[in-house]
Amino acid sequence: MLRLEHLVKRFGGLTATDDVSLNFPAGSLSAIIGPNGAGKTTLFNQITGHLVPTSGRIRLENEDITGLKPAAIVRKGIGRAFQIASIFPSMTVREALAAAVTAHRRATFSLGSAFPRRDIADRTDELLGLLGMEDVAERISGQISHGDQKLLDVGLALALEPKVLLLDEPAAGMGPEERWQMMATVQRLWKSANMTLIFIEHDIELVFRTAEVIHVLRYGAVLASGTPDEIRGHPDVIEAYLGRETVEETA
Ligand SMILES: Nc1ncnc2c1ncn2[C@@H]1O[C@H](COP(=O)(O)OP(=O)(O)OP(=O)(O)O)[C@@H](O)[C@H]1O
Repeated sequence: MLRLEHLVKRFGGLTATDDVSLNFPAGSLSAIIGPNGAGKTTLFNQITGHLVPTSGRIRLENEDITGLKPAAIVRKGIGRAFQIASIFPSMTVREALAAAVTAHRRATFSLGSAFPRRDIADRTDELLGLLGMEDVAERISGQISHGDQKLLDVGLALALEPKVLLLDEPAAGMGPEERWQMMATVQRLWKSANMTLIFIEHDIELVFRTAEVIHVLRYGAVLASGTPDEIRGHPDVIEAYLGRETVEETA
């Protein structure tokens, strides 16, 4: 589905992405972890076209999308949740989602052709249900909790019906209980939308319990890739990133 081939990104003398080759199969749920500065966000920025790789290729369903502009990459089917719920502070949650659904329908329907209003309302209801946000649907976006704003960000990205969805620390800034809820929702969305999902997350326990496959980055390079069990027991990861105590604690 999505393939990174020998991706390199340099900022002056710093190699932020160091020969990264990764495959994200259709329908998979993958996590990218690594210490601060490991190059996780830089990797996402190249996939979405916000940064152009120094070398290497990015392929979506075998099509080379390296160097395309962000808007073109969104049209190809790669979505990303940005912190944009706050851009619509005076809209209700329902209105914000409906606006995103409308924008997507406009972009995908041929110019000038009508699209049924009913359709938009139905799709908006469906998204509210998937997100579990029915009870805050009529609340003003700018006034809902931080966790709900992050969820709305995910919903706005989902409204574009991406084939691949990228989430950069979806549970950041939340309390422990809310973090688990957020990841449970992410898992549910992934299952129901039949998409390829890739998320960055610092909380190793959340990653172990949520992802099917984990890719560990260090100094811009892939240190290890594997299932949660494989990563838990991977000597290089234990040594370099997790620390023996952490693994024993969480095993
Ligand atoms: N636009 C830029 N110009 C110069 N250096 C950059 C730029 N963006 C990122 N870097 C550097 O590249 C390296 C990787 O940064 P990146 O933000 O991708 O790491 P990260 O793994 O996402 O970190 P964090 O977990 O702290 O978000 C860092 O050393 C960072 O300072």
